[in-house]
Amino acid sequence: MKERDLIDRIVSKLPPSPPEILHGIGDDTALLRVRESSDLLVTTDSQREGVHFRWDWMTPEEVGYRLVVVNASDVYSKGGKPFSAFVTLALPSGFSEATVDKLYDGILAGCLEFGAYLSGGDISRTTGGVDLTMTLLGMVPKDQFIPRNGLVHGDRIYSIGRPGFARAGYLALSRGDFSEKLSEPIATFKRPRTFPSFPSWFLKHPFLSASMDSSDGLGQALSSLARSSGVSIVLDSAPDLDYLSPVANVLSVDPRKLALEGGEDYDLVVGVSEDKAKEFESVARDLFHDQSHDQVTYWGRVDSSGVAGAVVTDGTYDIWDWGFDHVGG
Ligand SMILES: Nc1ncnc2c1ncn2[C@@H]1O[C@H](COP(=O)(O)OP(=O)(O)O)[C@@H](O)[C@H]1O
Ligand SMILES: Cc1ncc(C[n+]2csc(CCOP(=O)(O)OP(=O)(O)O)c2C)c(N)n1
Ligand SMILES: [Mg+2]
Repeated sequence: MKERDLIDRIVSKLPPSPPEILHGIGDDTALLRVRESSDLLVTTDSQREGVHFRWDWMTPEEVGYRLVVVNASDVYSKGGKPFSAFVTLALPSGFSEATVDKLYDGILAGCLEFGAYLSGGDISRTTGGVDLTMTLLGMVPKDQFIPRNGLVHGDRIYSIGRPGFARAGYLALSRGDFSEKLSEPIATFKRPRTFPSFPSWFLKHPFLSASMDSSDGLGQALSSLARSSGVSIVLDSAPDLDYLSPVANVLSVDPRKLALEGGEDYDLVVGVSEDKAKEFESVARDLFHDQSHDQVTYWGRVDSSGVAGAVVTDGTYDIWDWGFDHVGG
């Protein structure tokens, strides 16, 4: 069984949702209507020893910081801003207090940077490795939530960031390859960035039809956007992968496969109407003027006549199953 099938099973057991739950399961965050002018975003994600990190790869500060980034990324991708965080900590017996301190140095640095106040949590014992879970609350102005399910025929699909870079870092660490060209991918894997300026940028340029972050890889993000919107995506046959090719060469992997299969980039994947595509390409650059290595990459266009959820390249293959899956492996 795959992760998405498990989530579908959970959804199928649910009673109808109350009216305040505007979006429940199925998007990067839930969207709850709690007041007139703005809506509440709620998201939760974990960092688990052996699954998301290894102690011989990352410092406790990096693990704590990454816990905040992976959650904040979901909130920013919806056009919202974080404000309150809860952390559940599961520790093996005898776990060092000094390491807990360092984990919290990273968590608090992330909370401070992204404007979230650590407001509670829970601590329990585990018989396995360390397990950190954050629940993050955010706010989005009313009707500014950018959903996964908004793609329509003709929309252009772009990524903002460097899809494949974190996966390259993961491969480098797994192989113990510390050559110079792989130092930036490794840093990207250990300390991902997110896009705090995206919500204000979107208020000025409100022409995105859909958005999500690429935590499970660009391929998964594309199929998830297509599936929730009930459309297919036709990939461009030659995306501009100049940013990734040198790294892919060192690792002897296909750059397009690396970009599509990679996970943990926390890039943004967005849909833009055809008539706004050129304007988007130019104004999206001011989104990350202080994050100069990121870039805007065109991936393809939306086709409403194809199979819903399919992501195809000139009809030859389908990338439905690419990317990271916790359940199916
Ligand atoms: N165990 C679960 N019970 C209920 N909903 C879940 C569960 N796991 C994931 N979901 C929901 O399924 C959707 C997809 O999950 P996930 O791929 O983890 O999203 P994200 O990449 O944004 O963290 C989200 O809406 C999430 O809240
Ligand atoms: C030790 C180790 N093995 C494998 C990976 C690769 N990996 C783990 S989780 C993941 C996907 C993202 O995590 P997930 O919990 O699915 O985030 P979400 O999509 O829910 O935000 C990837 C690519 C890793 N980071 N560390
Ligand atoms: Mg998740």
